[in-house]
Amino acid sequence: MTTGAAIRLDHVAFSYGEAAMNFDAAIEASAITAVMGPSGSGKSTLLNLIAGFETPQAGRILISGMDVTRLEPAARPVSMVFQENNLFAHLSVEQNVGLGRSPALRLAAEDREAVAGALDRTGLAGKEKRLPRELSGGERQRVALARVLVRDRPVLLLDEPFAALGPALRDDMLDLVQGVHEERKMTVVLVTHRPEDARRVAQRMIFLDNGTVAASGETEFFFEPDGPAAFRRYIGTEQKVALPPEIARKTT
Ligand SMILES: Nc1ncnc2c1ncn2[C@@H]1O[C@H](COP(=O)(O)OP(=O)(O)OP(=O)(O)O)[C@@H](O)[C@H]1O
Repeated sequence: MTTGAAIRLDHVAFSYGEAAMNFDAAIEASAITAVMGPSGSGKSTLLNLIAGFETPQAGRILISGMDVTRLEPAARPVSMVFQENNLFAHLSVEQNVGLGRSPALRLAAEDREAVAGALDRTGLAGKEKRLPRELSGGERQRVALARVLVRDRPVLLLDEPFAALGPALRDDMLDLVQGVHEERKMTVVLVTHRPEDARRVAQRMIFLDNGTVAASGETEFFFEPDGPAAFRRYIGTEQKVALPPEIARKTT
């Protein structure tokens, strides 16, 4: 059974040419942390730095106290699920999940058992032989989740993996993540545009603005009337439409 690892970004500086970013943040072990912020604020970059797909120009990244700043992605105790394109088109569902155990798909009996267990856990039993194109968008993201389950890493990074799904399916997927988190207590970092998703599953939040951490803390604090001003402005101006009509009416 997994347990989570604390993540520390210690004065991490990174830039894509003009877009300079500076992250100083502590992410709690074994919690679900939601990362929110306007488009272009650096959410995906933050996850890519933790995963090792980007390398800081200055500063350090520590996972469980270990300096991973210069480690290859595969050497870090991290798995990541992207918004799309997580799967190999020419491999079946069970092969895509099996890659989580062995990149060469050399699977021992216990690996096959783990794959079957993860497919069962994610509601994909019976679809083992299908190709990704024979699945719905939600099912494809379930396969990506099943693969991270068999990898069983202490840190799970989710970069808006359910953004393309409808509301009911998105809620199902968030429930699945929450259920798996309760069982394994890995450290989950979830990028989302939706405050209601953060509120539903995350104990903690980080709000990014313009390439820096503008606020961080417990999720409930963000939604209190005296919560972080930058976040209040963000949900006030950009997310009003996300409120159910009856609540929106009451507040006007
Ligand atoms: N590969 C790249 N090359 C150049 N600039 C990039 C690249 N990826 C991101 N950027 C820039 O870096 C900044 C942060 O981008 P990032 O994708 O991390 O933001 P984000 O908060 O995830 O945005 P969104 O919510 O739109 O996905 C932006 O100014 C973006 O234009």
